[in-house]
Amino acid sequence: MEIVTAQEMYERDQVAIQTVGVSGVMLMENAGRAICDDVAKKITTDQRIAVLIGGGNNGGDGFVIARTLRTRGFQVEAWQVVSDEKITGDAHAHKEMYMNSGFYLHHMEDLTSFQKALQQADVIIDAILGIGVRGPLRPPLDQVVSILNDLPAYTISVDIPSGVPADEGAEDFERVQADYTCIIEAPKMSAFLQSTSPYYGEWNVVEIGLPNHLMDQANREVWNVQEALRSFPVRAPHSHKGSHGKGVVIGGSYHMPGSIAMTAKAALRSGIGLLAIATSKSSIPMIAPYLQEATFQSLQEEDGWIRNLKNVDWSAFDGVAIGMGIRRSTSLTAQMDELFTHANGPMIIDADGIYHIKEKLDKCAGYPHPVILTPHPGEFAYLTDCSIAEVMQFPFSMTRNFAKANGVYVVLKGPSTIITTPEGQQRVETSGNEGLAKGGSGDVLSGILLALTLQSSSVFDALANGCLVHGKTAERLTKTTHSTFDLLATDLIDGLSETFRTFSSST
Ligand SMILES: NC(=O)C1=CN([C@@H]2O[C@H](COP(=O)(O)OP(=O)(O)OC[C@H]3O[C@@H](n4cnc5c(N)ncnc54)[C@H](OP(=O)(O)O)[C@@H]3O)[C@@H](O)[C@H]2O)[C@@H](O)CC1
Ligand SMILES: Nc1ncnc2c1ncn2[C@@H]1O[C@H](COP(=O)(O)OP(=O)(O)O)[C@@H](O)[C@H]1O
Ligand SMILES: [K+]
Repeated sequence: MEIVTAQEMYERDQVAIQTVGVSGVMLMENAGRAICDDVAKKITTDQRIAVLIGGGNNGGDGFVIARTLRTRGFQVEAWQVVSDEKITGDAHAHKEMYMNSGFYLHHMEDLTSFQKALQQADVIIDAILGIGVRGPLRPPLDQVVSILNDLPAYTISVDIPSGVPADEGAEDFERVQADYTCIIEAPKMSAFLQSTSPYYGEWNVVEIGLPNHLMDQANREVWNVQEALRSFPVRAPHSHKGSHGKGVVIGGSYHMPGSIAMTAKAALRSGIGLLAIATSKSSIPMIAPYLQEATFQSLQEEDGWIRNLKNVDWSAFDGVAIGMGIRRSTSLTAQMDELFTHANGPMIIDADGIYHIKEKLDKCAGYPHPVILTPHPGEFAYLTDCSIAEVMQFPFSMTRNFAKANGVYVVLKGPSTIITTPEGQQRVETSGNEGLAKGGSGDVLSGILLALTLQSSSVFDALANGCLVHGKTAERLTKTTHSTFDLLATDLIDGLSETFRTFSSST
């Protein structure tokens, strides 16, 4: 499922109209009817439904919805919340069809009586503004939206909660808080951004007949279980341990032995063929009892921290994950040259490894294998010399620009994790929940990503699938044996078994 900007949506609309010859009125009819089919699952004929209609094409959809629901036997009152001259073009054509059907149209005269009338509604359908919103809401729509948000009714937004911008970069905006949003054709970027996604409530996408096959792809898509099932690696019956990757995880210290242990255990639980742990000498006895299947490489240390990477036997591995539980010392930054000179195969750089790589970004594009950076927004802000607020505002464009400029994969972690290739293709993976907002969750993710990267023919698939496995495991555990409070990163590792059983039995 593609993710689009407002501009990309309008381009699709124009190709449908100009190239295919579908009229704008017909598209609006399709949109309204598709939305009615979808929302019919959420409403009943004994409920009082109010459709609020604004001045653009989103309002036009509202006229179709009001007419269609009424003809299907629902109790619907339509409210036009803008003046008559604002209803033009295709929306005006549908207003006429609504009126010609003999249905009554309320006009919002004053806010007090409007508010009083809407108190009676069980369901509000918000067709006030769609992707055409520009800037903060102007009166009286700001007051209309504020009234709407205070009503007890269940709120369904058409395409987008009115007032929420479609694209990145939203700062201050007033908006409808929807319980459910019925999105037309493709989710817009704002459905995935931290500042805007909560206003969508639950959401679903309906198809209205746009010719997507005639369009340039947006190179931005949602990654779900269906996509994962199609691309999940298959273990051949005659495979041997060398077939599934020989990885090394580099990190940990006397002070943070658990981080690298969790990465290693997660990699082992995710099917890696052989795994070595290169860590500070003093932490080996602490973690070895927990990791019987791994081998160890003892690194020189300084005050319990890894001092250098000299003892890593690079020739034995075809993949590396580095950075968990190391520290930000300049001597280790210099050691990153070792990594680029001697490592073989994909490298995943996480946590404090991201701090060290900042000085070495110029080496990434020349490394003959994939370089994968897995920052959270704070780490990405550090990498790009921006604020976390800017990263949260523009995560799609910032990660795309960064990945292309440096020839790296970026996995920007969060409730909507954005995975970007060096060519700028993007996938968004939204599984997981607040149970993951704990130290250690990212260490587990790195282990899963290393293991899947070494077992998959496509790094991009491996990264998207790894994020999905991680998030789906958290979702299942917090629905069954755990809560979002008590879930630990180590529980996540144990829970991987059931997730892999699901994915591998389906392939
Ligand atoms: N494929 C498609 O794309 C299809 C799209 N379709 C539908 O069309 C929707 C997009 O329609 P759109 O372009 O007419 O924009 P829309 O969101 O209705 O807003 C325009 C109105 O908003 C007003 N307005 C703007 N900012 C404002 C503010 N801050 N405060 C107050 N008012 C503000 C602006 O007023 P003006 O500035 O002109 O005075 C104008 O009246 C899309 O979301 C989907 O639902 C389907 O029907 C069919 C296929
Ligand atoms: N509220 C949340 N909803 C969904 N996923 C989350 C949430 N909070 C954190 N995560 C996931 O948990 C992981 C946290 O990684 P990170 O911040 O690097 O943690 P750490 O380095 O402490 O282990 C990421 O995969 C992130 O996507
Ligand atoms: K809307």
